[in-house]
Order: sequence, then C-alpha cells, then structure tokens
Amino acid sequence: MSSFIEKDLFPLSTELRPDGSITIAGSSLKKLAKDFGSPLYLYDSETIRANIQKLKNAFSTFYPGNFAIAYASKAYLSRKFAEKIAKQDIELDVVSMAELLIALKAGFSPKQIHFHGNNKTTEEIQKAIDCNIHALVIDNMDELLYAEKIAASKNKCVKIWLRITPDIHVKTHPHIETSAAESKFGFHVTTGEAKAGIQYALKSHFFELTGLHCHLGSQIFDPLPYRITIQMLYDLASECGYVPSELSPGGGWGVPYSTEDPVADPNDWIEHISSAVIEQCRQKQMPLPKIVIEPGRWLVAKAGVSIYQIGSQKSTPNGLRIIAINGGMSDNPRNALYQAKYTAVINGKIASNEVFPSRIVGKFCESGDTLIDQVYLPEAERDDLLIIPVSGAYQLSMASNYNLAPRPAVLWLESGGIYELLQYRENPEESSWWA
Ligand SMILES: Cc1ncc(COP(=O)(O)O)c(C=O)c1O
Ligand SMILES: N[C@@H](CCCC[NH3+])C(=O)O
Repeated sequence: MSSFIEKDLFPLSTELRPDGSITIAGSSLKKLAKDFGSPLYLYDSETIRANIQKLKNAFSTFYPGNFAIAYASKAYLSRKFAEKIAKQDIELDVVSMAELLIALKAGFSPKQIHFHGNNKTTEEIQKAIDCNIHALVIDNMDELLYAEKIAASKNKCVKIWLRITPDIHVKTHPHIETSAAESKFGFHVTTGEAKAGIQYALKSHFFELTGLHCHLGSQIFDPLPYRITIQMLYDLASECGYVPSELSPGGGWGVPYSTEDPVADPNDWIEHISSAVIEQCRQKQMPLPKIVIEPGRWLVAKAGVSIYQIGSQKSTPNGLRIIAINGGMSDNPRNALYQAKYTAVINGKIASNEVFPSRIVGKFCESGDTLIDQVYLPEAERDDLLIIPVSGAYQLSMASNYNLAPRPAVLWLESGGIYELLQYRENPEESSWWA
C-alpha cells in the first residue's frame, strides 16, 4: 500500500488503518460496501478540487492571458456529479444531448459549455444553437454546411470552433489516438479540408468563428505533440488571415494506473501549451487567445475507486491463479478495449507480506472479461473486498448492461465520513428490457 501511496494512485484523503483496511475521506470502505452493496464506485471530493486547483495554478503561473479548464464530461457524468463540478468555476465539454441537458440542469450556464462530436444529430445541433452555448465545435465540412443551414433557418449567428486534425501520431493506444491521418475526427490538415473549413466559416453570415480546437488523443505523457499542434494551428490561422480569440488544444494528459506507469506532471503540459501559444502569437503578431483545455481523465481518474467482492477462485492447469469478482467488463471495459493495466489491493489484508501473482476476472460470459492481467495479492477469501484505484474515468461512463447486469451505485465522499449518493444501483427488475 505504501508504494501505491508513494506512486500517487489512491485519492488524497485515503488512509490506511492499522488492521490493513482503507478509509477514504473518513469513510470506511468496508462499511460503505456493506451499506450500498458492490460493485461500488466512490469519488473523493478533495482530490477533484485539488486537481482543478492545480491546473488553474499552473495557468496562473505560466500564462498571462485568459484561460479556462473545461471538464470533458464523457469521463464520468451524472446530474449530481455535474452539480458538484459546476461549483468549481470550470467549463464543460459535452458530446451528446443527454450530457448537455444534464449540464444545464446542474447549473452550468450555456456560456460555459462547448459541444463536440463527429456526427451530431439535427436535434443536438438545434438545441446547442437554441441555448446559445459557448461554442459548437464543428467536426467536418459536411457538418459545417449542415449546421449553417440550421443556423440560417433560425436566422442566428452561431459561435463555432473548428476541430482540426494535425495528421500526426501520438504515443498512446491506437484506439484512443485521435490525431492521425486515419482519424474519424476533425478537419484534416493534409487534405486541405482544415484550411477550406476556416475560409468557409470566416465568410459565412451565420457563423462567428471564435476559435480553433484540436484533441490529440488520451493518456498522453509527452507535451511535445501539443507544441507541434499549436504551431500548426497558428500556421493555418495565419495562412487564412484569421486571428483566433480562443484556442483549445483539447485534453488527453495521462495518469498512472499502476506503479509501473509513468507519472507526468500536468505543470509540464500547461507550461508547454502556454509557451507555445505565447511564442506563436509573438511570431505572428497576434493577441494572446483564451486557452481552453479539456481534461477528463486527469481531473477525475485518481479521485475514483471501485470496490468489488471476491467470489470464486481457481488455478488453471498452467498455474495461473484466478480471482473472480462480482463486476467486470460491464462496469469497466477498459482492459477488454485497450488492454488497460490496473492494480488492486484486498481491503484488510494490505499489510500481508506473502503475495502471489493473480489474475482478476469478472463474472461475464466473455473470455476477455479480465480486469487485471496480473497483480500480486495475498491469500483471499470469498467476500473479501477488492479495491481498484484510478477508477474514476471512462469506466462507468462506458459501462454496459451486458448479461443484464445493473450498473453500480456511485458515492461522492466529503471529509469527516460524509457521503452522498450520486447514482443509485440500477434495479434489474425495473429496467427498460422488461418493457
Ligand atoms: C474532444 C475531446 N476533448 C477532451 C477529451 C478528454 O480526454 P482526456 O480524458 O484524455 O483528458 C476527449 C477524449 O479523449 C475528447 O474527445
Ligand atoms: N475511453 C478511453 C478514452 C477516450 C476518450 C474520449 N475520446 C479510455 O478509457 O481510455
């Protein structure tokens, strides 16, 4: 456990009791699992607030212009979670009608919201226009022309950004890279579509092109591709005689999931983004834009912890120790999708010295339903609680009802043992499949 704490994998308010059990924000995980059942997801409020503050401080240190932190809500969103985040004076990136409606309901002003997506529906474009969101982020030429028709039918001038794809590779899993020439996202630079899009948007009576955006991908630990992209965006803008008042280099900064993963300081990210923008503006004699970053994972991954109950255990003929838990790919498909690596501990047995290589598998009817390929754990018994840290991003937001599994409950933890239900456990007897 101490190595996990050193490596910064658990939420800030995590404490280890002398009996080897864990509390977060003063709440015992054993008690929470008893009261709310498992699988159970928890978010530590202190970690989220500290992460937001860290990014704000970094901008205050490195960037003399305006900036905004926009939480990429696809990482995890529910109405109550959105209400908590709305109080932190940040903006929000949404990609669907439901995310937009929740954001508005939770108290985000439309002026704090920008709407992404490579294939927005007519209703989504209409709704975004009707509520005057901060920016409709147009993904491609086809969408630019379609959104213009909708804006014209409403006789409105809509604030837009264009999502530009630089056609470069970044080091991450191919499924979460969005910057390459093969990407389905954005106006590609090398085909000339990006330049044509900017020129078209600048001429249209129905658009105000307030900014350019690029999102390179996710789980990125190197600031260099951000620098290259910012230069590319400014070269493009300058070729088109365009001066962006906002510039969004997206999100994507990575987090460690296990003690073997790199730890990358987001200060480096913000410092590089800031200095690249300052350098480009100086070279091109343009005023500094408002920089809008869109972190999802970096803001919430480490704040989240998932708790499971251990069930069957077995050894395979080749000596592999398998521990099955009462969740799996339905609440966390990341190993199945990206071979994502995690670590885990057994609550109450953290101090044990004797550990064995173990594979953590779920309860679903797929051989790929593995949560952790290999982790060293002590002897475990049925009903022991397995705790997986860094569970706050892209687990529940990608959860499914495979095998008609109900989605788990989610709690928000405040210090002093205070907690609030963000999302209740689905009731398998009241789900839509009974219709
Ligand atoms: C447009 C856009 N912005 C921001 C993000 C957030 O990425 P991350 O959670 O890696 O910060 C994503 C997801 O990759 C995205 O598609
Ligand atoms: N879902 C991915 C991240 C993709 C982010 C959205 N473009 C993950 O779990 O790592």
